[in-house]
Amino acid sequence: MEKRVYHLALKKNDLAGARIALIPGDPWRCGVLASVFRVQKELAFHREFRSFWVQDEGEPALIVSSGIGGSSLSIAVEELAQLGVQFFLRLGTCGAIQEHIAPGELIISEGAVRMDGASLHYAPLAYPACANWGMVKLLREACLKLGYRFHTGITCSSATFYPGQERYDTYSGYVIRALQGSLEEWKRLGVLNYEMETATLFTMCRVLGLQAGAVCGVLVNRNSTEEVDSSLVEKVELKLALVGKEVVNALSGWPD
Ligand SMILES: O=P(O)(O)O[C@H]1O[C@H](CO)[C@@H](O)[C@H]1O
Ligand SMILES: O=c1cc[nH]c(=O)[nH]1
Repeated sequence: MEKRVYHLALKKNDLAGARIALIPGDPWRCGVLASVFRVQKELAFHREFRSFWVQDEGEPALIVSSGIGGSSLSIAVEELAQLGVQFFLRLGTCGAIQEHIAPGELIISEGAVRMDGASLHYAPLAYPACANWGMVKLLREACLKLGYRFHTGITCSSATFYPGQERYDTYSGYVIRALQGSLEEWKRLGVLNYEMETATLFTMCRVLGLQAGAVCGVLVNRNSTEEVDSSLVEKVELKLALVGKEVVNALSGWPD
């Protein structure tokens, strides 16, 4: 019997030639992303990793949730790469830290600040976390075609949602001194947003010879509030789904 990878519970035959994976954090989002494709089939749901096989006009693709955080994402990417996936596109949510970025808009990451932790197991901190430039170009073209407002730049990936993103609205209300003022500093340095997985994805894909991109929908502007606006989730997930489908169709036929 064909072997299944341990965490995703997928086997090579399940991919039926798919080389591209769309990677949301949330397993629920997999169903939303799959729903915009012409053909969709749920393959597995093991721990935080839910998988669909989808196809539209071009090559087939997988949709696989990463769960929250770089360590969980690294497992999904490792196991998908073992099965033959070459292109990884994170479709996530985030908090904006620049004043001019509005909730509901999209942020395409060109690179990421490596506060994720997990990427240190792939390369020393001095190594940059960069997107594949071709994937950035396809993401920008998809957003322009769909008429979505978007921003392109540097993302800060934090190992934690609360202290690493300098949230005080927590149980203790305390953020350690090393992180106090960090939001203001990233803002001064032109960083656009906080989320939790992109730096791991970019670093490990670069090191392993895989191609990676990331786009996130904004759920909060941190200059106004620490609280995420969950009423925006549905709206940004639909945008992410349509952008993901455009990129999958455009990637068809690309060399590995
Ligand atoms: O919506 P997803 O893709 O999970 O992304 C963001 O949301 C989670 C935190 O709420 C983290 O995973 C963060 O990166
Ligand atoms: O502020 C936010 C919103 C979503 N995801 C994050 O990691 N941070």
